[in-house]
Amino acid sequence: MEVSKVTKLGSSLHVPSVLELAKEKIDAAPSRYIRSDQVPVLSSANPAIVVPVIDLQLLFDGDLLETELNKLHQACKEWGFFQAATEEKKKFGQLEGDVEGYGQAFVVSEEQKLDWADMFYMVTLPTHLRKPHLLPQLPLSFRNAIEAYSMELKSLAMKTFKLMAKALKMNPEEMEMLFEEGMQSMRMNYYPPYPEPDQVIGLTPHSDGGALTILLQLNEAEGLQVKKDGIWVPVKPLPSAFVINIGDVLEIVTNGIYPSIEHRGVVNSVKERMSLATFLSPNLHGEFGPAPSLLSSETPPKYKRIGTADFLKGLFAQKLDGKFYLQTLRI
Ligand SMILES: O=C(O)CCC(=O)C(=O)O
Ligand SMILES: [Fe+2]
Repeated sequence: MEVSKVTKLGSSLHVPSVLELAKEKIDAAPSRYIRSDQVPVLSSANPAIVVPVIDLQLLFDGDLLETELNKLHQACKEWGFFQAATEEKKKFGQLEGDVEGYGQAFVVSEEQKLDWADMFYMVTLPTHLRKPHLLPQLPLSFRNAIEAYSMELKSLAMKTFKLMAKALKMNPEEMEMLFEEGMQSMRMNYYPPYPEPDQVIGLTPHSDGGALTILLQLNEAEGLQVKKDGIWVPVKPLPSAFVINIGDVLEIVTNGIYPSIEHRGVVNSVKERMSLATFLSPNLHGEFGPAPSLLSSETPPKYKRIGTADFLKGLFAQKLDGKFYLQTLRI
């Protein structure tokens, strides 16, 4: 199988960076972001007093913009400190036809509602699937941290898969075959604040497409909500705790015994929020379906078998919509 073809998991329409939108002094987000049926009533009050953000890259590049230099000058005079942003992230923007990089995922039509967030998505394992222009090009200390984190999370995931196989009385080799050479990807989510948080959604309700997700909430801002018995339950960020959730692949592999869970991200009125989700999926070159050791004449398969690459391409080809995608694989 040709790696370059397989590893382009799909694309997402280009939409503006939400961070950039949020930095503009706009009264209301473009209508593509407004989720309420009501006509939005937006407060004209300043949503937040924010420490100025200075684009140092523009200045370093000698692309000396009078206004940017003036912003630096004002920030130094009025605040005494500022946040140094560089346009570094532009180097990591999504390339045509690929969902990896800095941008958005799951945008498939100009009409659909958009999420009030930016994300950076990349495949981290197996190493030969890493896009040469992404992880290997990150600033060294960040890259080292991601690489170490990736290895630790692989080991945590494998231990978790094995425990689950034991609990399910499933043949542990079936888990190992699926995930030992599995694909690992990471999605960093950045949710800028929005003055009327109920009007927008940070991340549309969805279940995760992988088998297992290990989520790190990077700051204290609340935002993750899990749907339990029809209501949204907030997950309080705990210092040094991961949130682990079942994804669609594991629902299929366990033949529905472990359901994937619908969740969403909401935004805060004044605080930004950041999270890092690590997704564990089966070997990209293999296929999966309900584990044979869990099937019998009394418990026939509830889901079809499917190739992992086809499954992921199908996932990225649609907008997020609760557990809709999984339903398409039911027998
Ligand atoms: O930001 C969060 O807490 C949720 C992230 C998430 O659900 C995802 O990236 O799939
Ligand atoms: Fe998720």
